[in-house]
Amino acid sequence: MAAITYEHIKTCKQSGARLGIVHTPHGSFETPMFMPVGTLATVKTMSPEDLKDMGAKIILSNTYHLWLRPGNEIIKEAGGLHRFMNWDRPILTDSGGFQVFSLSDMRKITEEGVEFRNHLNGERLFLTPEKCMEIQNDLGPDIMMAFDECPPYPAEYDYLKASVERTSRWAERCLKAHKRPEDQGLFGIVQGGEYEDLRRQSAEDLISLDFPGYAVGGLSVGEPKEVMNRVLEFTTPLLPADKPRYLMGVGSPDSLVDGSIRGIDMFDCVLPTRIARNGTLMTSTGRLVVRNAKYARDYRPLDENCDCHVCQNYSRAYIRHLVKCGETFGFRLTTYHNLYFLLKLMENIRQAIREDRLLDYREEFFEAYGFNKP
Ligand SMILES: CNc1nc2cc3nc(NC)[nH]c3cc2c(=O)[nH]1
Ligand SMILES: [Zn+2]
Repeated sequence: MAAITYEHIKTCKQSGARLGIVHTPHGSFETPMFMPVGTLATVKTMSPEDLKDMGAKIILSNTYHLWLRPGNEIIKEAGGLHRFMNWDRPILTDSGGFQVFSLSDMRKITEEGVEFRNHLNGERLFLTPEKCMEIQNDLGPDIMMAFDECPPYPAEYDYLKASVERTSRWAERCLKAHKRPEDQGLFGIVQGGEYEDLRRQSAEDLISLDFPGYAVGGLSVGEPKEVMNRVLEFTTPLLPADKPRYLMGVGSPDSLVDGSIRGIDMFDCVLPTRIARNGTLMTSTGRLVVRNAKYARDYRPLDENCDCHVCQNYSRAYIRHLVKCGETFGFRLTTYHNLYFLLKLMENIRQAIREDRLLDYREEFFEAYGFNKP
């Protein structure tokens, strides 16, 4: 019995988006779904109880960060990441490749793997597909990601082609090194930049290795949204319809809608939690920067259309006060609301798919949020 299975429920007649369920050893979740990011084995300022209250079904943690601190050996000794952080629902860990490219100032990529400096103390480190699998096998997430190269944007065609071919060879090495396929699903990551032939080559290489799920990588790295949408339009149809599709590092509310329309099932992004910690909120009528003086005597909730615990009990004036004073409780309130907002958006997307009206919903949501404003 495979660790991860995808159950297709229906396809939206209006948009082509799909409604599904992903089954994992730690439970199931409906898709399209957003995964809160818990880099260091915590979704910053949120407890597991907060996450369950808001309806979070699966969270993401970072292999690179946990390898460095506290170390995969300690988490393994503690009984794995679920036990260590007291989260008994599904967990996905990324494979560290992206952090190495985005965090480390020095890196050398060879066939063997990637040599780089520890961003905390500058020591030289070496990450290979085999090491990446060992760490993730120790952490014990339900879904693991293959070790890949996320190329910079933009990148030369020849560089991208060589990178795709190496990422495919690395994916095969990951499969060979995977010790626990019966209780951890390993997803392949499709690369290829904005070139249709390279995306096709990457997808075909990975599909021949028969992964239980596939991610679309190499996006949300600074490219215009039209480029991301175009790449998705010709990439997701290449992927098996009976497996989950995960768009890495996405994203903003409009990208969650547009990615769902283009056949994506799973999303992750640090945006909601990161902007929450500087007092920027996602609301049904657009972004709200609660530090702004105009909210000093504004006793309304952050979002008058939000039914979350924060919007039922606290005012803009109070949250502005806490955020300006740097009170931790203020960041708990802003983080809770932003995550709730995105999880609610995903439920609205799933409901629009059930009613075959996701394109209509897109128009309504974009109009209210202000995405249509020039
Ligand atoms: C773990 N491998 C891997 N992670 C990623 C994380 C990302 N996060 C973003 N935007 C925030 N783009 C990403 C691409 C990749 C990617 O291509 N590969
Ligand atoms: Zn709210």
